Amino acid sequence: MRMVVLTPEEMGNVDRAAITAGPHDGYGLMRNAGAAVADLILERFSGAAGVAVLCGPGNNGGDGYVIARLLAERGVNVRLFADAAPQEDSDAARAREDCFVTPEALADFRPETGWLVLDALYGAGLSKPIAGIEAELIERVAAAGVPVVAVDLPSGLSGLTGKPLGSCFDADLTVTFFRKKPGHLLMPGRRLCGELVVADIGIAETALASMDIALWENGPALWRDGVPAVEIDAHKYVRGHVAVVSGGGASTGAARLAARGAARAGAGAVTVLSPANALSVNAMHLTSIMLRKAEAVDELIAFLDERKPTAAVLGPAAGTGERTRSFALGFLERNEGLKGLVLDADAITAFADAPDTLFEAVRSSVIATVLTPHDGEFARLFGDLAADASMSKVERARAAAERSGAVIILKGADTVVACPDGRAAINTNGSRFLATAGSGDVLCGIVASHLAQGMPVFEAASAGVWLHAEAGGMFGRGLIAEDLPEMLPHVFQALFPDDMG
Ligand SMILES: NC(=O)C1=CN([C@@H]2O[C@H](COP(=O)(O)OP(=O)(O)OC[C@H]3O[C@@H](n4cnc5c(N)ncnc54)[C@H](OP(=O)(O)O)[C@@H]3O)[C@@H](O)[C@H]2O)[C@@H](O)CC1
Ligand SMILES: Nc1ncnc2c1ncn2[C@@H]1O[C@H](COP(=O)(O)OP(=O)(O)O)[C@@H](O)[C@H]1O
Ligand SMILES: [K+]
Repeated sequence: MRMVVLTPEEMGNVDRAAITAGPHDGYGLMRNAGAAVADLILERFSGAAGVAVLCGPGNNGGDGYVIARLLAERGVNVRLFADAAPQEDSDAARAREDCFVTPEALADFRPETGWLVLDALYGAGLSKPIAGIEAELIERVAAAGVPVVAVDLPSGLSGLTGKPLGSCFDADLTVTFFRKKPGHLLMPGRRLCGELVVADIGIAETALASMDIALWENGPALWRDGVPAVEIDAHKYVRGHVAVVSGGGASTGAARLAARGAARAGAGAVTVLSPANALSVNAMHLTSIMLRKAEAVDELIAFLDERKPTAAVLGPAAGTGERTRSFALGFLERNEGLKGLVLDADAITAFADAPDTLFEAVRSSVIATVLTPHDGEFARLFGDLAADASMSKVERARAAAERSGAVIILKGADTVVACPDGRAAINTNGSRFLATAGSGDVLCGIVASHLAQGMPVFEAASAGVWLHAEAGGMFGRGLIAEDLPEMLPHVFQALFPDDMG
């Protein structure tokens, strides 16, 4: 349950419930939070000439007063800068009373070389863009290039969306409490946090028991148990059969990348469905992967009747015309055999003028459907959601999943997987080297492979995204899409060390 992600609002509920349940009152939690940050600073920045603590008016500032006191008690050179005093009788007011370091005006703060800045201006309570002297301080700190440790969130960053509201600190280290928030994981928040540490402040795990958890950081704990075992008496078709639709003669590589990804991810059989004019080029490049002609939808139906694939990929370089639209609807009308369908790239764009046609077909289909748009493709199907700057990437993906009836993999450096039932996962193991042509095609194949093997759709999508990212990260610089399927055995070996032989 460590990978549960809480919105700032949910975290507020957890704080209140924890205070009611005891043993720590609000000030007790604040002291624990401050102690966790102070310990980390002593551990990581022992060589700093001093620490400049910037405190805001709320509880984030309260944490700052605790940290300033603890560091000063330990002999660290501390200067404290704060303007507005906390509200009377608040936990933050108590923390300020207990802090013997005399506050100076924020306007008097100048970053000093060798010093660390502790940002305790705003955290979960950020309600408007940071302006005035505080915005100036943020600029001064950025210009000076001094290290910044942020309490809970870099001030200015929305804990919900991961987007800055106006000026925002760019931290080297952010210490948050109990659980991560979406703003720590979504871009650009993930970058602005620097290293993220989650500190235990004495809130019991049971605080989560009564909550309706719907958001996680993607990782094996979320889906590992759902990855199908390969039984001792397995044969290739019980391991799933994936069909991948190829484009025309000059656009065949994308389908082969998806097919290779599907095969390496464990499907027992993979077939490329090719138009007539691409048969010979596909034949020249396929070995263990099968090939079949499927020029028009009647040939697709004949193939589905005869060969009964369990999942399919449609879209990578498939073309945005009638063939792709009719294939998508042809797949979705199946009511036996086929369990999963991944629609990507051209299969998304092909419905740009008629998204409701696609959504109605998905919603009335028994097949688990996954859409894998990058931001540009997302905007073609969900223009209003893409244009709504107030929504977080998680909220956008969830709304799109609910509207379309499909699981949405909204790709990028912070890929979000969202299910129509509201479950969502944010992926964080992505590698920048995945930004290479064809890498999304391999992802489609990996996801389809898990669907073909009978994995539930949210888990299949989340597993596919994580495995794909892990493969990219393990390869590193020099990666091209062709390398991704070939890295999967190494990723699996690390994940399932008992699966050798
Ligand atoms: N027990 C707990 O709950 C624990 C909480 N903990 C800590 O508490 C933090 C949350 O504290 P918080 O709720 O007091 O919010 P915080 O971020 O300090 O700001 C609120 C104040 O700032 C003001 N304000 C906001 N934006 C502004 C702006 N741009 N410019 C100017 N003013 C602005 C806002 O004004 P208002 O919106 O009311 O107008 C209000 O006065 C959390 O991040 C963690 O660090 C830990 O100690 C662990 C236990
Ligand atoms: N900077 C990045 N960090 C992590 N993952 C990335 C990054 N850039 C791209 N990716 C991943 O690489 C893949 C690219 O897919 P896509 O945009 O469809 O490219 P293509 O169409 O060329 O295959 C997606 O899975 C995306 O999440
Ligand atoms: K902060």
